[in-house]
Amino acid sequence: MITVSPKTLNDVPAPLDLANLTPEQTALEIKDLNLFYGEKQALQNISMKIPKGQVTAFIGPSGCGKSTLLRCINRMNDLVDICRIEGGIELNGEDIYGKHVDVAALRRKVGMVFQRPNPFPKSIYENVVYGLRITGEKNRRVLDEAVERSLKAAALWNEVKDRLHDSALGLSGGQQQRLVIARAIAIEPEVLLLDEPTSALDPISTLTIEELINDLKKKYTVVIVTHNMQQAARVSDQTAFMYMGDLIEYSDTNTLFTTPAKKKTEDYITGRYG
Ligand SMILES: Nc1ncnc2c1ncn2[C@@H]1O[C@H](COP(=O)(O)OP(=O)(O)OP(=O)(O)O)[C@@H](O)[C@H]1O
Repeated sequence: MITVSPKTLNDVPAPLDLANLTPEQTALEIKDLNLFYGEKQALQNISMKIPKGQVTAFIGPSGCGKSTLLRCINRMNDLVDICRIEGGIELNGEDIYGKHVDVAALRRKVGMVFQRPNPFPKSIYENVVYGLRITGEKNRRVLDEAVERSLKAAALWNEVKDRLHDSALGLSGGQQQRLVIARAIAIEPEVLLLDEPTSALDPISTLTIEELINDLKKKYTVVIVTHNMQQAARVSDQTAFMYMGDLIEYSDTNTLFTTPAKKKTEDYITGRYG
């Protein structure tokens, strides 16, 4: 069996009853979701509730639909012409696929960070305030405060506070990824989607981001896609294992990695396929 280092028992709050979360505990509810790219079905009948203020990981072999499911949560798949969705997703009880939903407003509530750090070719400061400027914020004090708050929350402030007006492109890969996280949280989203946020980073930057994820959940609901099972075990409170577009098993992370209920999950976490 793969050696994961689940948190020590003292760190682990009693697991939530994921099938019976109350509306107050639930950030996202995915309801019988089916997704097609043209003729090909990429997600089948996915139903799950994602709790507020926790970290939920999607794991599974390449091509199983993890990123596709993540992208449904802020409607990024709308940008793919051949993509068709059935079923729904509720954010705090509201259908995000409803007819009158403002997708730009949804994406302000549901921020996203990608695999490769993608800062804009602008200063560190301008990267962080980018979303606020789009919403029309001009007050210098408000912008300055947002920069300090967001960079502190992204554990980057101490490293960049003396060069806020330098180009973001001069930062290391790990710093750029924390900058992108600062940019995402500057507009105070409710949910943060992280799509393999450390796969392009070295081990030390990866560790910094993992510690950061642990802090972020105090304020945000975090959903992370990761290829790395040890990472899922380290950072997440619950884990969803997917296989060929199906949600095979979804439970608290310690249970999923130590006593999985399904044979497919066990085979995957023991490295029988991947
Ligand atoms: N834009 C697209 N157009 C057509 N098919 C797509 C598109 N994006 C993904 N797919 C297909 O949907 C399936 C799920 O892909 P997805 O990227 O969600 O998987 P994944 O589990 O995130 O994989 P990986 O870990 O390799 O990133 C795959 O068969 C993929 O080829």
